[in-house]
Amino acid sequence: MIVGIDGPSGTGKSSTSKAVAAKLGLRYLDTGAQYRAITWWMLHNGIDLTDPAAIAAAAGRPEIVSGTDPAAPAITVDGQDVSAPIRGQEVTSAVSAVSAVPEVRARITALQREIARQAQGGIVVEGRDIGTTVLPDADAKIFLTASEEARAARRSGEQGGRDAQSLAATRQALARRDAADSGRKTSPLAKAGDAIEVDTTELTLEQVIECVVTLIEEKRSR
Ligand SMILES: Nc1ncnc2c1ncn2[C@@H]1O[C@H](COP(=O)(O)OP(=O)(O)O)[C@@H](O)[C@H]1O
Ligand SMILES: Nc1ccn([C@H]2C[C@H](O)[C@@H](COP(=O)(O)OP(=O)(O)O)O2)c(=O)n1
Repeated sequence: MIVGIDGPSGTGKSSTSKAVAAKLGLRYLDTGAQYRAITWWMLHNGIDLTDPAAIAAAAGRPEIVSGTDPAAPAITVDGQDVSAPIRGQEVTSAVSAVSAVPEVRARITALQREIARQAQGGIVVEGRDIGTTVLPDADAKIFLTASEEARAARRSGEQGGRDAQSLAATRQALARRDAADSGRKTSPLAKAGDAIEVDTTELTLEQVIECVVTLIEEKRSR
């Protein structure tokens, strides 16, 4: 059972995918963490992120290893645990530019397909282009959406900034990243034709998990 869950930032992909994988006994892969990890490495190694040719030339250098246990997601770059620094502001602001470079996508996509191929019993893979590009033959494809307002409120809440100013700044940064991810040439953020769309704006996380589990079980029983 291969499940692809795509959608923009703050729609609930990570929380839903982890919970669904744990409930159904599947492995779990956060592909956003891989793009964040390669971005962290580029920043750490002084690669000029305004120069796509420099990013492309360095794309093959870092060794990225992802754990697939939904209860303990792990990611290392050249043996170093980067799960905390990849969530920082510096990486978040740079990740869209790095992940738009075709050589970066080719490298990370190959890694993702290999992890999915090796996953015993199946896997939930979450990202932006899983249903369209990485695993077009996935058994179940889900596309999560939510209003920009709801997504910004969720992200802002996570960062502890619930005042109007930080909410507005979060919303602006989120909209900018969505536009970059949807507008890039190579495998942009998009809903696959055969994906099932779930609008999570008015749903609790538990309701979304329940809905996705039901959709997967329907596919499984066919
Ligand atoms: N349906 C929901 N209702 C309210 N909050 C949610 C919902 N789904 C996720 N969240 C919260 O929103 C934040 C972002 O969720 P996350 O799973 O990281 O989204 P994504 O992976 O799509 O960026 C988290 O703090 C999560 O707990
Ligand atoms: N399959 C993917 C996953 C993520 N990316 C890129 C684009 C996203 O802005 C960044 C970060 O993704 P991530 O899922 O960690 O972002 P959020 O936590 O949802 O804000 O990586 C991608 O290009 N393709």
